[in-house]
Amino acid sequence: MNTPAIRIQNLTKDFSVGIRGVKLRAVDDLCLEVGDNEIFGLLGPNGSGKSTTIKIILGLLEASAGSCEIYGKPSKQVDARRSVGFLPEAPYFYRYLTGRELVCYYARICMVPRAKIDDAVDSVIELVGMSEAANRRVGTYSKGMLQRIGLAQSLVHDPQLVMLDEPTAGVDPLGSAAIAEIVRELKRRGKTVLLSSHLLAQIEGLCDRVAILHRGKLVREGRVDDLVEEKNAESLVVEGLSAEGRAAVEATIQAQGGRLARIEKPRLSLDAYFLKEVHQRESEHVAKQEETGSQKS
Ligand SMILES: Nc1ncnc2c1ncn2[C@@H]1O[C@H](COP(=O)(O)OP(=O)(O)OP(=O)(O)O)[C@@H](O)[C@H]1O
Repeated sequence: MNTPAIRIQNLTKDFSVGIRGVKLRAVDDLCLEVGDNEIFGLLGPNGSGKSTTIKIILGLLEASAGSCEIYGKPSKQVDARRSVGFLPEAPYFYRYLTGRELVCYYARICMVPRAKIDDAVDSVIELVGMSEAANRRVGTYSKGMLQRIGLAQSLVHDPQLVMLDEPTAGVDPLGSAAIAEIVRELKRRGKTVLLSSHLLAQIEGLCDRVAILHRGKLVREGRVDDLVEEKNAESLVVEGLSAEGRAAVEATIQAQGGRLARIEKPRLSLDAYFLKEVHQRESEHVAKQEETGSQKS
């Protein structure tokens, strides 16, 4: 079996808060494994310990107890973290640099060889779809563009493991779908992605496995389909059935010892509906512009 990308064993983190130094347990005896080339979602409500866990993996915080390994090496060792990219929850970027200058700056910090910097920067800027805006100042970027350029900085040294803390927070559904597509592309390129989120609809179709945290403890872990499917039920989606036909189907179900639990209209998620509508309008808009352009010429 491959060495897991991340192995967390009995991880606990206590903070001292207030002037009396009251103990607050942010992560509580957490055990987790993230496999190589997996997209893994760390889910949980605000304050459930997601960011603290990520910061401990990255060596930005020290654990009170337990251990954490990256590809078999203790994550405390700098060497273990060389091939890790990180997008923080609320990244602060120097606003007067252009997107390209910013990514170049991080490439130098991550010790990308001088001769390779230009190619590395161009390639990640293209991957995140920021080529057109790369020469604009970061201070003029929208939230979605900031997240994309943040992704680019986390990928510029071609890390094997990428950790994204709330990558879609504050980004509209179109921007979130674009970020999800970049994450899928990273998986296709053989990378491992750990992302945290409380925006479940946006990452439902993205993660191979998820872990749900609550007050620092692991509540559930597994493949998304295994967690959410109703184990004892199946649904049939039927079109064009008359009232008599439906009565006959119901009678057959009963005769076969089944029970018709509910009848409902299949629904798209609001996210999927929104994307469908916006993409349709967008293609109509582009088609109209092309038509006007060809009429003028
Ligand atoms: N530096 C700190 N000092 C004291 N308490 C902290 C510190 N960092 C986090 N905490 C507390 O630890 C708990 C877990 O916080 P954490 O930021 O890990 O949660 P989270 O799941 O990432 O939340 P969110 O979704 O809001 O980002 C919270 O109660 C938080 O207030």
